[in-house]
Amino acid sequence: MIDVQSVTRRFGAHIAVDNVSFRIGEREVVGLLGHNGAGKSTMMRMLSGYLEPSAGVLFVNGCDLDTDAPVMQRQLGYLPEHLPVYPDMRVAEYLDYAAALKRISRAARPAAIRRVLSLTDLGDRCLDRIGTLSRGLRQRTGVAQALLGKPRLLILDEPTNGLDPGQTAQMRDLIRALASEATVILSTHIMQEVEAVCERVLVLHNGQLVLDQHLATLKDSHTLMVRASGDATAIRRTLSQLPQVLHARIDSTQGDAATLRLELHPGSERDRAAGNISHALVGTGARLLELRPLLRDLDSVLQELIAGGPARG
Ligand SMILES: Nc1ncnc2c1ncn2[C@@H]1O[C@H](COP(=O)(O)OP(=O)(O)OP(=O)(O)O)[C@@H](O)[C@H]1O
Repeated sequence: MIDVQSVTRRFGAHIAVDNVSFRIGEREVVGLLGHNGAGKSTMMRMLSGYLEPSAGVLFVNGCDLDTDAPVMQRQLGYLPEHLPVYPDMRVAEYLDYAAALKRISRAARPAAIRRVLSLTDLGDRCLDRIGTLSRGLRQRTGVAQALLGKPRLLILDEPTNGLDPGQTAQMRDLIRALASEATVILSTHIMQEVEAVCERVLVLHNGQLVLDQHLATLKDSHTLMVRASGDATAIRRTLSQLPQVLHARIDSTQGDAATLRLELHPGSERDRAAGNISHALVGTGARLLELRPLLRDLDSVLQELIAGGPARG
């Protein structure tokens, strides 16, 4: 669906996006992450065909954006970082105008507008003038225009910007629901947002793509937490001899129960390791109380990554 090849965008001497390549398949939900100024909005503007790259090529739905951007834009739902403001237009009028731009026929527009008003819960505000809306309601109006015409690709730049916690939760539910019908790329710097809706993350740092990975892989620390009752030192010695275990360390002891952290060899099968651990513990006469993978928190993974630490991958 999306193929970005060696794309660079300069603004004068400044390189906002630096030789970035990635592919995104149908119905993936991908988070584009990075600090302020990392190049996320510039990347999204190029993906939506509204900004030309200085070098490289972008294909979306088989369209080369260099020549066919208007064709692609008819199948695109785009929420830009800065929505164009039409303060005097009423919400429904604005959506009608946006539907016309998307070439939705006059006859089909009322139903299309009703659909997006309902999806974004804006039905009772459709006659309000945009200039009188709160920031959150204006954001929902922007999302409503993005959803017109059931786009196959949604590009959402900070979709929950300005929303209160209840509206944020609603928006995340909506994005998850939309993902069954469309490919979704969203930019954010809110990690909970990514964890809530994305299956894959792309991280930009100083315009460069420093990570492209599935969230599950990213959060997997290759570390197991084991709690067992018995002689902690003997348990540690036994477990550290298992073929999948790189390193075993006693984290804490409480009564006759010990908590250990087992770092597994990268690439070793966790299920097999778990089987071996329980088997080995029975052999030592210890009792297994708990065994679970330790997941890394996305925020610290990104901090490590940007500092050039262990998560770089
Ligand atoms: N039109 C422009 N003219 C000059 N510089 C620009 C322009 N647009 C973006 N930049 C610069 O390019 C860099 C990347 O900006 P961009 O808006 O893509 O970052 P971002 O990751 O979206 O940041 P934020 O999270 O703050 O929105 C920044 O240094 C920005 O100042």
